[in-house]
Amino acid sequence: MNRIHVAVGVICNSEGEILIAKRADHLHQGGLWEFPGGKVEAEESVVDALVRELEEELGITAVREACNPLMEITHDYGDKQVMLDVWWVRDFCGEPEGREGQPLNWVEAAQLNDFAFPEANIAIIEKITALAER
Ligand SMILES: Nc1nc2c([nH]c(=O)n2[C@H]2C[C@H](O)[C@@H](COP(=O)(O)OP(=O)(O)OP(=O)(O)O)O2)c(=O)[nH]1
Ligand SMILES: [Mg+2]
Repeated sequence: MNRIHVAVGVICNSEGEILIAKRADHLHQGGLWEFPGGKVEAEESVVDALVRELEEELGITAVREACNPLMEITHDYGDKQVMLDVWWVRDFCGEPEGREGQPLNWVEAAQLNDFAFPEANIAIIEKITALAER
């Protein structure tokens, strides 16, 4: 099976809010909100991919020491199989901007349920919400 390995960042700011971005309509799972990230390239580590994607998509530099694994999710969309390698990003340099024209939004953990995400994200949001409630 051809499964796509994706590095995904749950980026938190000093207020404890989380950054979400809207996927362009023409993309796979388009029109839905996501945590920024993208495909891990051959010969690339997940953290390298995470740092590169956040630079490309948002113009920020994630602090590597502040990146920690949260969870891995495999999901079959039928047309595409993905493995989301989800990381906390608790510190970064720069101010995020939608470099690919994508709308951005800082939201509290409890607000995540108000946004439409791809199906694979349900487990991520459950986990973030549970951790935030403790
Ligand atoms: N980045 C991201 N991708 C997600 C999430 N949830 C989810 O199912 N996906 C899926 C959608 C896509 O099939 C795949 C990630 O692809 P992507 O479009 O971000 O990849 P990329 O940035 O490398 O884009 P490209 O250069 O190939 O256009 O993972 C999520 O929260 N964030
Ligand atoms: Mg992407």
